[in-house]
Amino acid sequence: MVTADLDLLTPEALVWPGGRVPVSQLTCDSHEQGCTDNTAIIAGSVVGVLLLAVVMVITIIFYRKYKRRDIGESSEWIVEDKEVKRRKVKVNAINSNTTTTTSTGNNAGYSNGVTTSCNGSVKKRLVRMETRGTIGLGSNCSLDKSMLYAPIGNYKDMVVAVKHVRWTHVQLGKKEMLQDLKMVKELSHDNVNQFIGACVSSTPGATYILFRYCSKGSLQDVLENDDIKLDWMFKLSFALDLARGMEYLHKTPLRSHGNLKSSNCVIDSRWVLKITDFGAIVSYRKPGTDGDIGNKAYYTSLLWCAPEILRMSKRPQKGTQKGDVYSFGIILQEILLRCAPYLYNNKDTGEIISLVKSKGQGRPYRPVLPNETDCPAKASALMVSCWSEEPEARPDFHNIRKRLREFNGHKRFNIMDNMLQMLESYSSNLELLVNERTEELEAEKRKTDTLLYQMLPPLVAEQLKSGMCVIPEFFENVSIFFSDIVGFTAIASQSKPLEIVDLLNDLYTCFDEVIARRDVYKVETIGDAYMCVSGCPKRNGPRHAGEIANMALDLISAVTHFRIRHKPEERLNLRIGLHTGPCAAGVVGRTMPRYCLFGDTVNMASRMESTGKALHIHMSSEMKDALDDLDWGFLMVDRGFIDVKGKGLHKTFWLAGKKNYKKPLPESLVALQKSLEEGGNPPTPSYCTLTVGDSMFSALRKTSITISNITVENTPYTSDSEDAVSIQGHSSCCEPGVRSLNALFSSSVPGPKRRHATVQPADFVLAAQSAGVGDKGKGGDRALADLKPKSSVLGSIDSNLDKDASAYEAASEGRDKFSPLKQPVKKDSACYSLIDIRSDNEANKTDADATSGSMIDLTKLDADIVSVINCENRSVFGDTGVIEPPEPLRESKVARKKYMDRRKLSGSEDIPRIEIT
Ligand SMILES: Nc1nc2c(ncn2[C@@H]2O[C@H](COP(=O)(O)OP(=O)(O)OP(=O)(O)O)[C@@H](O)[C@H]2O)c(=O)[nH]1
Ligand SMILES: [Mg+2]
Repeated sequence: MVTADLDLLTPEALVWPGGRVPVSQLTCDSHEQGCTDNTAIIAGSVVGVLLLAVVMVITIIFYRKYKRRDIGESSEWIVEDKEVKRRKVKVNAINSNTTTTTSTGNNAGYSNGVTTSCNGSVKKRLVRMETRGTIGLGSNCSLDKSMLYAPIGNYKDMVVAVKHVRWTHVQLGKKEMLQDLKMVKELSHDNVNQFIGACVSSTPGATYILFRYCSKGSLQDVLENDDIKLDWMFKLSFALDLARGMEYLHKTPLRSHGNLKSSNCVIDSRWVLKITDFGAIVSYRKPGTDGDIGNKAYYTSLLWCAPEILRMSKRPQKGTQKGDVYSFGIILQEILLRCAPYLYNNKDTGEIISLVKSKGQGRPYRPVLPNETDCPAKASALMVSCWSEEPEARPDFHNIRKRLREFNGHKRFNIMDNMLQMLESYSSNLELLVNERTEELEAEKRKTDTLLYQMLPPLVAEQLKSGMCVIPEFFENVSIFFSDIVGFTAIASQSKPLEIVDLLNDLYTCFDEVIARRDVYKVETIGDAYMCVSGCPKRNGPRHAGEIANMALDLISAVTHFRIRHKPEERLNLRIGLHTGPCAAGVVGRTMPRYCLFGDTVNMASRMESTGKALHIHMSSEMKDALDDLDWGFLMVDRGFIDVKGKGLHKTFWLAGKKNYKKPLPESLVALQKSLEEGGNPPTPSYCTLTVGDSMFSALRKTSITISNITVENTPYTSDSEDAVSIQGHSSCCEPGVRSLNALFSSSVPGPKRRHATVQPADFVLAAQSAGVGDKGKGGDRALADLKPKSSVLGSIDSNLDKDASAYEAASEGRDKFSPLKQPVKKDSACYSLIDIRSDNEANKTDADATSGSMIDLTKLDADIVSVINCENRSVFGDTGVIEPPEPLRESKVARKKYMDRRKLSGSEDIPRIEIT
């Protein structure tokens, strides 16, 4: 109808503007208004549009090119193959047995690794991988029957895990891939393993990606390693690290992991868990076509896959967030039970996958938890909620993290903190332990030092310890102590060996306690002998004499109440000798080094002991002088002269005590002290015993001189001729200055009836060498008189020297030795004559000098009786060197009484007394 209407319309029928029908063809007259030509405009427009299109195309091309270059170049993920120095590392060598080998070819297959011996853990790992089918699971781990290697490499000073992408070519041109790589590269979190880059190659199998290498292996490796003890704190720390990392990943544009499993959680050197193998490119690490193993591996990788994803025909390349939570639940099972997923289900992997995948009416198929497990209920609940069948029922990682933190009372922690804490407590424990051990060590050291210092002086011990050699030292003045137990041999013979050891041990322990209080050094003990020194090795000025004397008094005091264990009724008779003088000291021997003293002082001190008396402290005049100089109040009694073996006559003293000395002292010393109080008289009756040998005795008896005042005894007082002994006519031969006994008696004792002999004062000791007449001068019967303190005559009379050269020599030697004593002695002491008697028949002459010179001053003898004792068999100069007259006191008293009685009977009132004036 509309068409019909239109057909009726003619141009003329229409009302046209201007009242006329426009012409069908434009005729343009320049003069006519309104006529215009549009051709140029149209052409221009067309050209313009075309130009615009070209520019736009070019811009787009350039933009796209630029954009692509921007994505590619601004990302530093591209790795040149030549920049990677490749190695292989034993996959599960997470402990110290990590070995690496350098690969020869850059992109060579890793299965050609070096075959080395297989250790236990590798075997275990192989078993695990075979049974669980994880070998070659998308990885290029090599399996050369005995050894597994994970490829690693060095790239820009860092160690990287090399992951081969089996896909032959990466479509780098794909925008999403480039974006994904750029984004993955930019990820940065403590619990996300750093993606280093990718090396892209068109060669099949030569494309690989790099992640930072974590030295402790994957979580799977750690969980499987029985050598690593994982406590609850450790496990929780792993779970928390994982939750943290996943929470982060889910917030990034990556949004999800898609392949979360324990082998994709790696542990760094600080025990921090890091999520690895994420990103789109990783999903190209499809399992290869390794036959059965490959399929097995494929199924195994699905153990962590959420059921809803398993059911999808086309699984999303990067998974889903809820799918990741499911995977987390399976990992939590691995961590909490410390076993492979579904271990307690006892089913094949394939079967498990299909059971999980199937959506039945009943409870979904999930890992079975053992009845008895130390897994906390809260953790189990979290795990179960993570693998809920309904994805929506699963918590998100933020929630998971919060719940995990609740397990630890919201305390922030990680393994490092935990380990630091452990380390701290360990180190403080260690400190205590070290202190304890150091103390023990110190104690042991002290013990050895004490032992060492007991054997050697500390100074010397230190020198030896520091490897220095000990140079012998000279000491100008030391005091030496020697002691011996009189009659020890007798005691020993009556005791068992162990009793002797006990006795000596008790005694010397007691002694050691005493000496510890004094500044003395115990040099040694030899059997029952004990030797100490003061002033060496530590010099102590003049104190040494006092220290040693004090110690001697202490010891003699200690011995008075010392009891012998096995002979409690017996007393020990200690005999002490002291001397002071110079000595040298040093260490002798290497294997058993001993600190020894050398020099004559030692000999003299020893002689003082051997020539002393039981329970007496015998000392030299040098010692006495030293004590006098000290003026510490020591009480000393003159003993007179004794013959010191090898040293001749020496004036010696007894140490009787000390002023205000409180400790108990033996009676012998008390008696000595008493004698001092009584004016310094000898403590015992002033006997002078002239000990002669048999031959001398006969010689004396044969002499014409009557020694009426002298008791001549032939032990035991068998002789009754004490008042009729004459030595007159006994020839003598004296060298100048030496007085003969003959001279003495012949000139000083005028006649048999004379009781008073007169001799001139003399300053010499009577000392004569006796060689028995007819003994051929063997010197065996040399006699010696026992010197009583203060007034003694030592007589050693040689009656037949000319017959025997050796006796003569002995006499001369004796005389020479005595010669120093020719010096005038102090006024208050007795005068002595040195008289050498020789029965020299050939030279039967009296030397004028000998007779007129010094004579024995018998008045000073204080001797009531001079007894002449025959001691033929007494070896006075023998080895013992002991001058021990046969206890003259008691017997002499008897003799004296007898004598006096006889005197009385004979009408003589006078006490027989030698008074030579
Ligand atoms: N020490 C260490 N070992 C690693 C690292 N990455 C992988 N591994 C080891 O190599 C084994 C295999 O790892 P991958 O090659 O990633 O294979 P997968 O994780 O089993 O499987 P996909 O990641 O799915 O391909 C792991 O179980 C680890 O023992 C790492 O960064 N450090
Ligand atoms: Mg992996």
